Amino acid sequence: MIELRGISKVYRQGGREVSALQDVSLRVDPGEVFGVLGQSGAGKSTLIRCVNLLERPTQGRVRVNGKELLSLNPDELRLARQGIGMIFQHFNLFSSQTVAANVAYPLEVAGLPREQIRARVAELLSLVGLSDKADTYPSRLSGGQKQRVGIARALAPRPRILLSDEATSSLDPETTRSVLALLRDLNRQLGLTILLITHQMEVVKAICDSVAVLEQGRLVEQGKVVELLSRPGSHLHGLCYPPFTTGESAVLRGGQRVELSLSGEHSTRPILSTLARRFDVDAHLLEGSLERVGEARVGRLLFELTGAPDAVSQALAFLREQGLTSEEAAHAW
Ligand SMILES: Nc1ncnc2c1ncn2[C@@H]1O[C@H](COP(=O)(O)OP(=O)(O)OP(=O)(O)O)[C@@H](O)[C@H]1O
Repeated sequence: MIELRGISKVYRQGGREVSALQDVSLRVDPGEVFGVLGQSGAGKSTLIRCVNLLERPTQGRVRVNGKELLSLNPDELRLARQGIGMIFQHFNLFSSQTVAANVAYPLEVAGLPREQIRARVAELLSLVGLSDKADTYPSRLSGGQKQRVGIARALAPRPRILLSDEATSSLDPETTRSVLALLRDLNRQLGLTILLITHQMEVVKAICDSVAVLEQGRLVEQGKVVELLSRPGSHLHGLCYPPFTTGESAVLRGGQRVELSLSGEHSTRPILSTLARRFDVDAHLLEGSLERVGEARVGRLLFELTGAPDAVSQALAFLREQGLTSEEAAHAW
């Protein structure tokens, strides 16, 4: 488990102060994939580096795997860090060493016997699908393969937590998907807790259970990804779903414009045909999307409802009862 309490970080540079984080608190539960989403300069790197104390917070508490990291002495901290792996945007591999030597490095530092290191490296390379690349040098690998080496190296000391610092930001979309799928597999297979930082909503939707949104050094929101995406008005919903582009100029039928957010059971129910059957109204689709987010489906619809005024009112009341729309979301055209 990772718990940050009231973390602030001020950088001092040539007499100038930069406040990178202000009073940030978050909690990552064991076995969770937790994303911190933010634009460039929001403080993401600073935040993730505070978790293993690569960066010391100016204020606040850092509790990881049950230990208050700020009160450990250097030896205790070195030991605690073995329980926290880290992967990086630019992989940070040793270019003059083979893949196997890169993965072996943390085990050599930990003083493991040579035979154990050899066996563990083989196991790790198999875990990330690179058994055939043990003797290859990083320069001969694709970006995705390099990141797999980074992951194998980070997992070598069997950490319970993996920190991912924009690990897929320099990869193409397909490679990003395959690296994220690997991280998801490792999370499930090993019960690995993953804290990642990213500026990409796609990464959050692809693998995160929970998310925190960071803006100018402050957390403006945190919660379950599916819950936040399903709630119009949340920061995450606003970032993920920009306003519909079908404007009032598209109004031709004189009906009622309705916006629906769909998730959970609503995402699988035949809502539009139910409206048509029960209330004798027509629903003319204007815009919409429905996508998988983790195990769930989340989406939204914009449509125009036409029919006798009473029937349209009853249909709207039904949608509201179902928790599907609100007064604000339905505008008379
Ligand atoms: N070592 C440093 N010294 C001074 N200022 C710093 C230092 N590191 C970061 N900053 C400043 O702190 C703020 C947050 O930076 P940080 O790198 O944590 O943001 P970020 O969200 O990771 O951005 P990016 O995605 O561009 O890396 C920025 O204003 C940055 O200029």
